[in-house]
Amino acid sequence: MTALLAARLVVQRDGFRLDVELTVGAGETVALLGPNGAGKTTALRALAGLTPLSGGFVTLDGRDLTSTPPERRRVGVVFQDYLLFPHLNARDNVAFGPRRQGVDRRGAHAVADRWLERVGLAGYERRKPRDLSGGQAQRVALARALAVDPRLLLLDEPLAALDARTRLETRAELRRHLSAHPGATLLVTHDPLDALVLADRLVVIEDGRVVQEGDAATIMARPRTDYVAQLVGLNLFRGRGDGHVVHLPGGFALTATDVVDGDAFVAFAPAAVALHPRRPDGSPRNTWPAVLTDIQRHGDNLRVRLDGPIVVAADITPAAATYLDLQPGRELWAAVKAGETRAYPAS
Ligand SMILES: Nc1ncnc2c1ncn2[C@@H]1O[C@H](COP(=O)(O)OP(=O)(O)OP(=O)(O)O)[C@@H](O)[C@H]1O
Repeated sequence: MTALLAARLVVQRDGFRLDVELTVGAGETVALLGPNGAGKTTALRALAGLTPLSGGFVTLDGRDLTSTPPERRRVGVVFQDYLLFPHLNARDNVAFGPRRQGVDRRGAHAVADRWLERVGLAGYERRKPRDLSGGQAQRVALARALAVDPRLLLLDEPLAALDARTRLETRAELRRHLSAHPGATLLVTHDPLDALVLADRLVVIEDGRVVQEGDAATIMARPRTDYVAQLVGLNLFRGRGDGHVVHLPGGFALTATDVVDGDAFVAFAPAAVALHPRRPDGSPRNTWPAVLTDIQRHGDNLRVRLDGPIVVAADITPAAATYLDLQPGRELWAAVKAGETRAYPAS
């Protein structure tokens, strides 16, 4: 795919430096993920022209936009908190971009009404933002961003302000709009589900740098940082591979069915950890004494945290929790089958 957007974004601030390269193809949606303060919003604002670059460049459709002002970038933005103009009705909010691009009032209203209809809000043209629900306001914000016919659509946590149910519906709707959008889309999100449902490719940034990128399946199978591992819900360790065994810094070792030599990651899902009241018989590999430190609800199951030679998360059923008499401080044995751990090169 030829890149519609190609950028290197360098933003230098006191105590923080963003330096990331991004490419997004026509029709492609890329999710930018990362922990708080990683620089996601800064990257998005730099692409929109709202935050000046200290270095690097932005090209869209082969044109250098680095010194083009925001209103001349053909970029549509949906901010985290919608930022609709409170004093304008839905139609005028959506018509704002086309008006600024020089379309006359009547023409801009026609564009606005068409977009409001497309996002399912025909009949809401005269409503003010305060008379819209969160989900409706989000749709107006999306219509407003798309009404400028953007080559680049930027979405900053577009579903964050919605309650769980509205979020589910709006996510599905947004997916339809994104797949119909011929331009490039960059989506900033904290939520791995948004990324999985909405994006073709993920770029993970931490502390202003790209730490991992690729399709969701690859990233989920082979996380490379603690943040990514937590995002995909895996226990992740780094050590030295020696055949099937990965030796961890504290002296503990994990056995996998994969073979890896040298600097290596080893990962397993919380659901792969089995807990026993006593040392289990049979295979001594991947078995260790552990102390339970925390219990949280996790969907229908419980997620527990275990201290020991390695700190891990384990998922167990409520029935097993009762049987094992789980409470903080409880001493147990943990086990993971070699077949359920994955080992892969770290460098
Ligand atoms: N206007 C600003 N002036 C100075 N520093 C800022 C400004 N905005 C953000 N920062 C700092 O820049 C860094 C990156 O912030 P940014 O908002 O881009 O992160 P983020 O990944 O979007 O975080 P979050 O997920 O919390 O929104 C942080 O250290 C933040 O404190």
